[in-house]
Amino acid sequence: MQKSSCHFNQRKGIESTVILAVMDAACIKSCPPLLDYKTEKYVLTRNRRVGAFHRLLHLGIFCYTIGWVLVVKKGYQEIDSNPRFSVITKLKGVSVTKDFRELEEKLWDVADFVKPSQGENVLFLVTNFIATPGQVQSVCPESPLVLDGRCGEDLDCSAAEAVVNGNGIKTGKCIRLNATHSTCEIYGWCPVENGSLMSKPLLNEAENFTLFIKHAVHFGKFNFFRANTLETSSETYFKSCRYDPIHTPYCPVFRIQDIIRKVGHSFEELSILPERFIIGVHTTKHGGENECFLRIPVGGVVAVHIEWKCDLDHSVALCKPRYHFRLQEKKNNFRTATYYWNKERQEYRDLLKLYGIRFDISVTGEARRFGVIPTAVSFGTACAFLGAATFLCDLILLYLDEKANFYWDCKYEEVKPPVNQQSI
Ligand SMILES: Nc1ncnc2c1ncn2[C@@H]1O[C@H](COP(=O)(O)OP(=O)(O)OP(=O)(O)O)[C@@H](O)[C@H]1O
Repeated sequence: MQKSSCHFNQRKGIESTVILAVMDAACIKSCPPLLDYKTEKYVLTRNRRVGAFHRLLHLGIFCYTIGWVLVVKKGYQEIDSNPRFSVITKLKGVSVTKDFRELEEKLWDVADFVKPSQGENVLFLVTNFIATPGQVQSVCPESPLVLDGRCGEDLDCSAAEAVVNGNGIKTGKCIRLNATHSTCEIYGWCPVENGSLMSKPLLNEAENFTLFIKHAVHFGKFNFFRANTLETSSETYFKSCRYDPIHTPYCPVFRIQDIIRKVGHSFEELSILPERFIIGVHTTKHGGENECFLRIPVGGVVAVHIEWKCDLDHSVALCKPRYHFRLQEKKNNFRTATYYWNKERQEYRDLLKLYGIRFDISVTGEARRFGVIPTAVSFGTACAFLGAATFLCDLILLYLDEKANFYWDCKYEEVKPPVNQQSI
């Protein structure tokens, strides 16, 4: 019953198809099957549930395409997210500290506290140091802080063996330092580093130093160039300005203290380890034992990330750099030495273990501009989704609906050609 009603509704379509078939009969006789043309059959149903679901899918696809693809993700624009960039840095400031050799005041300027001094995108600002001046190659006891340099007798110090975590080669002797400590004698740069430190950052003034980060980005796809410095003829602008995202976005000069604050720490925290670090055990008058502690400057690594987001369909003035600061590491130090010779041509060196803050500067960017291809792709995707919506509704109609068999018979009709054409 259902089937016949369906065929009744489709009769007009079938009749016209039959007429067309008769009209083409002459051609069908002479044309090979390769030239057959198959067309889809459309069945209009009055199924409200599937109809409503279909419209809902259309609405969803419309909202997704307009709202998300075009407005939020700007799917009509071409993107260049791989700009070329160059970074030049410069630190400025002056600090006074005790000279570690003559114990007089010593002035530190950029050439002393910035390593390396070339102004690259990675720079190290010295905030504290352990100095071991006047070292000469000879024999001396290993530091008691070096665990594998400690000994009880000569047998513990195998001659010619290196103190792996220490400062030289063992000579074979065990030297008594005091009532509680003995260490192996070594051949190396003597005296060895003893690790004595000031409880305040030696370069305390470093927090007021200023960091100048000059950089430029070039988006090759759009041949678009941008720099983070104001184009000014004033010779004093950068000397006096400080970065502010609203008022002075093109003044890339930052106070070190402000950067450290932005990463959620204080300058002192990064220059001195507030935690206690055991360097030994001290016996009290009453027979008890107290641990001896040292405050250790730790330094750190601060990542400075500069981000450009430029929409070239809008005013270029809106394309500004954004700076992000993050503390990557809470410990950073390295050793360096300066060498010199006395009148007798004996070689000496001043060893410095430098603690400080390393700044790792990186630049990323993304520029966008209207493009025909991404626009076509976005609309093509929307059309594909519309097709998928129809396919999904077909599946529901033909497999899940309670009248699925009826719709199936209506959609897939086996058409037999008239008897006189069957042999064609
Ligand atoms: N860390 C900084 N803090 C403040 N101003 C800075 C800093 N670094 C550079 N400047 C200033 O920015 C401007 C551009 O610096 P640039 O290095 O290109 O020129 P310069 O004349 O060689 O700088 P200078 O001789 O003053 O070091 C200069 O006016 C410079 O004084």
